[in-house]
Amino acid sequence: MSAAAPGSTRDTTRDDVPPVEVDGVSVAFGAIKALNDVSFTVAPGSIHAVIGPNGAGKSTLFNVLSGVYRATSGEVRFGDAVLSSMRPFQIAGVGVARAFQNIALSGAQTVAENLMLGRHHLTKAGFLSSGLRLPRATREGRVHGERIREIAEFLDLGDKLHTPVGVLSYGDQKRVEVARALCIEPRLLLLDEPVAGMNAQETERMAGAIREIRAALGISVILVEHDMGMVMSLADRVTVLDFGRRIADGTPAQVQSDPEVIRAYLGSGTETDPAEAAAAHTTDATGSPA
Ligand SMILES: Nc1ncnc2c1ncn2[C@@H]1O[C@H](COP(=O)(O)OP(=O)(O)OP(=O)(O)O)[C@@H](O)[C@H]1O
Repeated sequence: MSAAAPGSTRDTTRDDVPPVEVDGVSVAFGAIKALNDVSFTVAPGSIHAVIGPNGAGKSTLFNVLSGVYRATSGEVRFGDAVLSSMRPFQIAGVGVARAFQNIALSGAQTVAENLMLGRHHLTKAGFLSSGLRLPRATREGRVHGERIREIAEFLDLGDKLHTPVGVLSYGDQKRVEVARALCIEPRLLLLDEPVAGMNAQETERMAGAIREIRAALGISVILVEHDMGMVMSLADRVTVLDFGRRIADGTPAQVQSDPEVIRAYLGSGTETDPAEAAAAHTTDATGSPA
């Protein structure tokens, strides 16, 4: 697959995907400014990464984007929708889906059952008619069942639809989490550390899935991630936070050579130097350029 021009839209971008505008967002927890006047724009149909050392404010930003935290000041807009003043269910209603960092699936239920839960707000028949298996519910169930199968196959989970999630490998479970987010048919997908805890092979598989999601669905993806090599090979654009402030925003090549970014990462002593990580990631497991 050819790489998109950084920050650009792709031919496949849906025409109903507006930019995400993060505009002067601050979040204070008492005296701690977890986010301090952060602004950036996510171009429609782009993969946009938010990175930064521990405590930089990434999770706080993610929680503002998904309606879990309220911004103390500033605004997040997605077209006409002001995400920063909406509740999580309203945000889902405008087509923004979130996959959680810590897997939030029901382990005893099958992949198909978990995905059906993700589609529940799209079903019109309601609990009562579904329970009574009335014709409308049966017809609706068939349509949703077909779409769930498509989404599962898309994420390489087609043969696991009837497997309880709890017995799947960690990498498979993380892809079920992403599949469930896709089940709301989003225009914007929020991924919270999608490869945290994954081995190299699982990481490569997830990166491939994210590229395919963008290419096939034409939606925007915002990911918060620690794995620098993955970000540098995947993202069109990267916003770097440090101590709640935006210290850089640009293409992967621009941010990885930015002196302030290098200083922030080296100073933290907890993360990989972005330039080193990118260099280490110039070849992937197959030996081809990442
Ligand atoms: N609910 C909270 N109450 C008080 N302080 C908080 C809360 N959430 C985050 N913070 C503080 O805000 C700052 C930013 O934290 P945040 O978790 O957003 O950073 P992060 O970049 O996601 O870090 P990590 O990579 O370690 O997950 C930190 O100083 C953190 O201690």
